[in-house]
Amino acid sequence: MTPRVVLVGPPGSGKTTVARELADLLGADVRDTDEDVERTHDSTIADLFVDHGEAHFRDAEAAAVSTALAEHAGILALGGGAVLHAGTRAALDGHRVVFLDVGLSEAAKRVGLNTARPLLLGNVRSQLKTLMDERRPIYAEVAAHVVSTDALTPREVADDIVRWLETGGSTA
Ligand SMILES: Nc1ncnc2c1ncn2[C@@H]1O[C@H](COP(=O)(O)OP(=O)(O)O)[C@@H](O)[C@H]1O
Ligand SMILES: O=C(O)C1=C[C@@H](OP(=O)(O)O)[C@@H](O)[C@H](O)C1
Ligand SMILES: [Mg+2]
Repeated sequence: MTPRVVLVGPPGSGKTTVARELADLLGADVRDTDEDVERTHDSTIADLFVDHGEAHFRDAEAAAVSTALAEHAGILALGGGAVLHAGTRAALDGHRVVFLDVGLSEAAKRVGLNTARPLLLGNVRSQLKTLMDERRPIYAEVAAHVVSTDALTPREVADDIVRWLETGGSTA
């Protein structure tokens, strides 16, 4: 089994939201690796970071991605940092990966002061800038299609992905 689409991109790019829209449009199931990690560990991501540290979360996340890639046939949203894991990048090879891109200002607006994202605590804008600068080449490398989401609603982003699928939706 293989997901129809895997969504990657920075926090606030809309992966979780667009995955649901896209799943609705296609009549597919939706899965989000952040939710998988929280369920498996019976903990919020914020608590996992505080109690066990980021490295522990990244290992748990890599395991969740590996499982979801193997058993999920619908739309899969990854957490924004999942692609930092070399094993995950290798595992994404051959999948239909879409990079939801977003500019710094729009991403900062979308995530706001939401405390569910422990990496962004403190100066949200500067944390986001650092991680977006570091990760943009990685998202681009693993993806076969990019959607610039700044001026689009989640539904319009999902529509773009449907059109891409209809025209072939190649793997990276
Ligand atoms: N294209 C969009 N336009 C406006 N707001 C959006 C868009 N995509 C997502 N959002 C909003 O931004 C916030 C973060 O979205 P989310 O799907 O959680 O992003 P991610 O999973 O990539 O971190 C949510 O409040 C969501 O409603
Ligand atoms: O970018 C990151 O490192 C993270 C992004 C979050 O997911 P979203 O990208 O869905 O917000 C979540 O996995 C965790 O807070 C770490
Ligand atoms: Mg998300």
